Amino acid sequence: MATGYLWHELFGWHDTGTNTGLFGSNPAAGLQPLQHFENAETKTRMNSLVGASGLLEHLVPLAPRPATDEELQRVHRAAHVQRIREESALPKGGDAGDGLSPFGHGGFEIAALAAGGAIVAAEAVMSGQVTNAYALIRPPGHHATPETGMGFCIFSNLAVAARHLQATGQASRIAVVDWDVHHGNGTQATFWEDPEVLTISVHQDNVFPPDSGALDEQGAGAAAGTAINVPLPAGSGVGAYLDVFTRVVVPALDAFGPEIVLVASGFDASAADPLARQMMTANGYRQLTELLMDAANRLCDGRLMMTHEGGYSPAYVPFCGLAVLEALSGHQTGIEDPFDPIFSGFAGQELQPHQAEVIDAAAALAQQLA
Ligand SMILES: O=C(CCC1CCCC1)NO
Ligand SMILES: [Zn+2]
Repeated sequence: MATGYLWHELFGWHDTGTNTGLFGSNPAAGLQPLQHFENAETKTRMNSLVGASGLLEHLVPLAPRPATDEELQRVHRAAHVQRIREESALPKGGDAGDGLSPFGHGGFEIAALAAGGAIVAAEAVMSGQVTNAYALIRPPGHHATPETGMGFCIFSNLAVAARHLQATGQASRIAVVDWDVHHGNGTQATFWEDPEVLTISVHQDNVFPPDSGALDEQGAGAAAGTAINVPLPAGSGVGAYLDVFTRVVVPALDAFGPEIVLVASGFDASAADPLARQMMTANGYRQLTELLMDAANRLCDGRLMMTHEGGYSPAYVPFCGLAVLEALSGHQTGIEDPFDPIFSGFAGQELQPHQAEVIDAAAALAQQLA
């Protein structure tokens, strides 16, 4: 079993600046310059740990290429692609579309490289070059809709890769599992009416985008039932996530029968993340990965590809990413998560009744797929 790993130094050069931590600098309002939450550090530190741990020697390095306009426009309106290209040519760059998602001069090229990296990783899996793969790409993508970027996302990297597999006849039936703590609205919107693509988002209830990711968002037309949303209550820990994956995600994958499983892998559901309030641990992500690998082994010869999304704790994202890559590759580095004794000891890590109620409802709705 081989695991592909895709990273490029340019992903660390995506410039989100210092006056858009989420609010523009404004001395009169007491807003000091603040490094943007979506900065290079969590990704470069994850890459560093993959190297320093020795795990890198057990992975197959994959090199990204820029996605072409044609490939981007399988998902995005031409006007969106063109606007990003134009603003990227400006000395100070521009914004993906919501005023919260800046990029510097040349940001278009880096965002196109991230989307192209998702394509490269997906093709490496479909071709059998590797069994599974992790694309450590930046900027993230799962909030970007066909019409606009948002939530730190410029292009919908994973959706571009899925559409590429379909357009080139490499796969038609694709499942997307989004465990980023925020709703995968962009991916869901892209495939809202496509019965060949199952999108499952497990997220903290109503954090971002606002009023997005409710249980009753299930797809439309022939695709009714092929969008699944599990809006977990704030404070959900490993027990809740394992219950969702065991009772909702894996059964839905079994019922859908994909040719490949794509994962929008954000680590912002972790107990250390500043932009949400869940309590996941590195070992929790390891177990979710193992559940998805078991399903992929049963359904599609183990074909599983992950694209990096959110995750804003420079201390903890590296350990979450290492745990996922150890599971994907089957190689243990011997490095223990130093935070585990603390985080796994938090009260409420076990499944709670009010969380089980949401999962019961999601499981009942997902039954429609069967
Ligand atoms: O990690 C993210 C970005 C979430 C932020 C976007 C604006 C406020 C919260 N999405 O997955
Ligand atoms: Zn997120």
